[in-house]
Amino acid sequence: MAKHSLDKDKIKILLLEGVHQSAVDVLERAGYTNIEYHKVALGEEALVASIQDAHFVGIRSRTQLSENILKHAKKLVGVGCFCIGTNQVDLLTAEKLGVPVFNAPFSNTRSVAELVLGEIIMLMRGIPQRNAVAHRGGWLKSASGSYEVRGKTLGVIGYGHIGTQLGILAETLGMKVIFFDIQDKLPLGNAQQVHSLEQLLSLADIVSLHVPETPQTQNMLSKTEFACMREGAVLINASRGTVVDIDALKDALQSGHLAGAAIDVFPVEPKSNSDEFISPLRGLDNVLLTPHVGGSTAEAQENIGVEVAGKLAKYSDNGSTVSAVNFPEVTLPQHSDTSRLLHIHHNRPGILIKINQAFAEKGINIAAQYLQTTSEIGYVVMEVETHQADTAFEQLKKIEGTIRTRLLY
Ligand SMILES: NC(=O)C1=CN([C@@H]2O[C@H](COP(=O)(O)OP(=O)(O)OC[C@H]3O[C@@H](n4cnc5c(N)ncnc54)[C@H](O)[C@@H]3O)[C@@H](O)[C@H]2O)C=CC1
Ligand SMILES: O=C(O)CCC(=O)C(=O)O
Repeated sequence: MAKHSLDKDKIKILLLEGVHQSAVDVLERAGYTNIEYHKVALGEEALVASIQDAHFVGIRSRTQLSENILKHAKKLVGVGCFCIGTNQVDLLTAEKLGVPVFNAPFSNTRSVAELVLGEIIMLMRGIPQRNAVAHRGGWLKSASGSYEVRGKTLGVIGYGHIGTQLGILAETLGMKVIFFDIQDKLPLGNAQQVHSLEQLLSLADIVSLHVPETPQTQNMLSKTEFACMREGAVLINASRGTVVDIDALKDALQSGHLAGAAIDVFPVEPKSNSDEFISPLRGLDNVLLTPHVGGSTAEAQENIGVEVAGKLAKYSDNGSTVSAVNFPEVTLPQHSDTSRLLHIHHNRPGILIKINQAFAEKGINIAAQYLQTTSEIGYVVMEVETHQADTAFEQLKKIEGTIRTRLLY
């Protein structure tokens, strides 16, 4: 009888940044009990120490899985980002090491959209400065600079899951929604796509950013773009801190060109709640500062825990990489009387032929086989008769170009 590459209780799962208990529950129910759980992100040294014998690691947005860290993670089989963004992981290095990365693409979408909707109303009423003055014993009762959102124009930059959800919610308040996206998108409700960032900035009373962190979105809004925004407009950024040039934003706010801002994400964020938050925006009364909590609701965190832990368990159990963000997507129905092997290799011509030749020479019958590739790697999931599984596994290890291979069951 063929054995697992590793018994489940030997598979070490490192969970960081206080991922929800639901993740632990899902993993334990699936038989994975060797879980090292940390409430915070680990510093580099501690991370290296903990990750070097981990088979899976689960993180949120604070932990940077750089090339250096990944290279220390010699046993790593898979990564779970318990969030939407995956910019904190060196995805290409992970792929080349044969490590799929999973995330939760829409479990916190609604939470972000709701927070932004609330911020739109707060900013349009000038609440941040009224609140700040009241805390200092002042009384700013005045209608000056205070507006209904009905009839105002919301400009959404990045019309993906969050941007579309926000657009729908904003329309229910009577707002007009325009959006800018690098792709042509189906406008939901009465939203309208505009074809340049400048056009959006010149038309919107409220600008809200919902793009991922990419080289193209780095400092996407800086001095020139703020100058394009309408006098008295407000900005919301709950995407990534690198998307906005914070010093240029500060100037636009201090000059009075922008009436306010709500910022949830920052170029540099504290590693833990006990570290100091340092930002040029501190002390500006017309700015709502929140500690990267767009997706931090009980509902979102629980759902994310279940979703991402489920994906890790599934990959570990049967090799399914469906919805991995950096990997060929493969899934195969499970058969009861066969053994399953995984083979990840550098994407060079002829590897599948070599596998099939090696199996043929040993008389191994392939019951099912599925290959998918990216430009970097190939991923084959295959099934063989159980009595031939150990021989098949030995053959796979010898194939030139192998990154890693596993015998699952
Ligand atoms: N503050 C928080 O706690 C949270 C922040 N986020 C951030 O929000 C981002 C967006 O999330 P989703 O809407 O789920 O992502 P998504 O992938 O569904 O949508 C992103 C949209 O941005 C567009 N886009 C990409 N580059 C662009 C560019 N240069 N110019 C204009 N449009 C561009 C894409 O075409 C896509 O339509 C995430 O990548 C993440 O960084 C997500 C969840 C929570
Ligand atoms: O809540 C978190 O840890 C990160 C949320 C986030 O930014 C994301 O989902 O991309």
